[in-house]
Amino acid sequence: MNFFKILNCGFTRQTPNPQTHQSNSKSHPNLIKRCAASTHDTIRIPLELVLSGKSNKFLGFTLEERQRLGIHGLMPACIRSDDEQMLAIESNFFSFSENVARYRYLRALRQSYEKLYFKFVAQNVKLVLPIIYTPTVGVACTVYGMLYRGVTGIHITKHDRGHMKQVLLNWPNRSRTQAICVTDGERILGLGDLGANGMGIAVGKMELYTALAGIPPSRLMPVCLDVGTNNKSLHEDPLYIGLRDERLKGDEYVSFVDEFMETVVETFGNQTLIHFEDFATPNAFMFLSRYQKCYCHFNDDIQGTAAVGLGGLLGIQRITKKALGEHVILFAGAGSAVMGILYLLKKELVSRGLTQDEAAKNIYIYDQSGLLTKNSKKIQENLSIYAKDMKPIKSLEKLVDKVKPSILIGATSAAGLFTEKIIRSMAANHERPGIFAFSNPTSKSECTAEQAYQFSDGKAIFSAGSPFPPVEFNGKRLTPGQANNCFAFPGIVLGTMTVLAEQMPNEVFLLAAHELSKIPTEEDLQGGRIYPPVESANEVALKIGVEVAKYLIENGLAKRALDPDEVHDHIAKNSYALEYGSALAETWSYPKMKPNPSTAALHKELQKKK
Ligand SMILES: O=C([O-])CC(=O)C(=O)O
Ligand SMILES: [Mg+2]
Repeated sequence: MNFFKILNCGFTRQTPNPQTHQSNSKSHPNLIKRCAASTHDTIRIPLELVLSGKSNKFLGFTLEERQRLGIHGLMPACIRSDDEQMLAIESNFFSFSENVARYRYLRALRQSYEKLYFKFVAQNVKLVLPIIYTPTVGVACTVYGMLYRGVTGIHITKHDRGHMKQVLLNWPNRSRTQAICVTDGERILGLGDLGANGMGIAVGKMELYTALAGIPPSRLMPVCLDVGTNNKSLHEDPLYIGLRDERLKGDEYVSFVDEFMETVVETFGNQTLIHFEDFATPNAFMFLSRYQKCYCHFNDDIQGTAAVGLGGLLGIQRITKKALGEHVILFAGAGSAVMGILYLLKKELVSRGLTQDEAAKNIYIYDQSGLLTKNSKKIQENLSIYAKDMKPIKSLEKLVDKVKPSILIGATSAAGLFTEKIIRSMAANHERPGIFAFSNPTSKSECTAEQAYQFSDGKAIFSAGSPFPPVEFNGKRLTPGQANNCFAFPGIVLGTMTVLAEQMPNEVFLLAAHELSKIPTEEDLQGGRIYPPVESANEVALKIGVEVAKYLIENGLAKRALDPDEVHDHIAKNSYALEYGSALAETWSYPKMKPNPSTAALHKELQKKK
């Protein structure tokens, strides 16, 4: 380890003349005086900490910092202001025309200059989210082995049974870990089984915790459970980063995940938030119910998407001025998203006084076998109330003609499922038909924004899981909404972590849906927008975070003693600082971390030698 020693600073020899030193934004008239006052300081700081992602200010180190940290000369004379640093990043970003190349650049940026990275993301949400998150992150996961460039999270393989704790403790921020996003990579967006490449999704989700909800990255741990992959092409890919085995299944798989969950709370405490992401649908549901009330956990694809789905439906209710219970809603698909939305929608309708049967009456479900009817084979128990007493209908087009839905929701990964005929039929029957194409990434969308607007003569209230640009139609600019769980999970997680809750009840997802639906203004609604623009996703996260925290406090689920009125300030005070403080102060905060035993021994040894 290369420890940098700053002894007596040596300013007479090392300090360049501040009058002649090149600085773009700062002058240093007091530099020599200030440094002279600390002539007797003895500071030893490992070079890799100074230049590691967290504290590395790149060309923003002041001359004094360069001197005192012993990095003077390791960088050119120019001292960049924050704006100049952002300009440099933006210029690099735009120098790449391909989205995956931009993704690759941003990964490298995060690894070397974490704070600059998050500042850039937070200042350019609209530009950057489609790269570090959906849809590009999905594409990047398909070639993740090629893009791989070092530690981004913890990989736990099936061979780590019995010593998962040691693996978790290898994480550099182990002493601060408060939340984990875990995937086993079996259902990455609509792209299927990508095995250990799924790590990219866990990383992307947690980056939104920071960029949108201000949660410090040092508290976060992305995890990929490598239980193998059944994707044969990955077994044969020489750049694949995971185990080239078939997936664990059955009891072996479940007990592996059980051991992981137990080890997490044993290592980091009961309040550790565990976010499940992109598990195959049956496993996602199984774990959600298996761990109910045992852990502080949620499934984003079921519950996060449900909050955003219901939020959108409430928005349609605001536009159409027709109660949700009176809308005819057709769901295409029976995966995590559809099941989650159905659950939350029913909860909402029942809370309005409808019986379960009344709530289910206008809801139709269509999957690979066609319309769900009372005669359908193998009806899942929780879907039976939606099974209709009708003749089987295999074609979605025929079904739309028959039941005339006012809202059509797709989460099928079947690109193009919403055909021209379907969209025209909806527009013929309804003034403002609601169309949701939840499937991600863009290549899996059930229809495009252009198709939805064109085929509905501009009437559709269209939203999609992936971002679509606005469309010009008959001289009007129509802007689709992004029906993506990024409008729910950052805020829900923020509220839960703020109060150190040990559970995440379903009510917080319902609450998030209502908060989200209140955000669009009347003007937004007039323009057919039921979701806020993605650039205000951080305001959405804060609003939801505050309400979720208050709910948890008021319902006795908070471990942190916090008054509901203090929530907002507490969040603001603890939010990740995008500004660098003094690099000296920043570096000094490192010793607070529990030292890695091997590093501590090495440090001692070096001290002895001095
Ligand atoms: O990641 C996203 O954009 C939304 C999501 O959870 C999924 O599609 O699985
Ligand atoms: Mg997902």
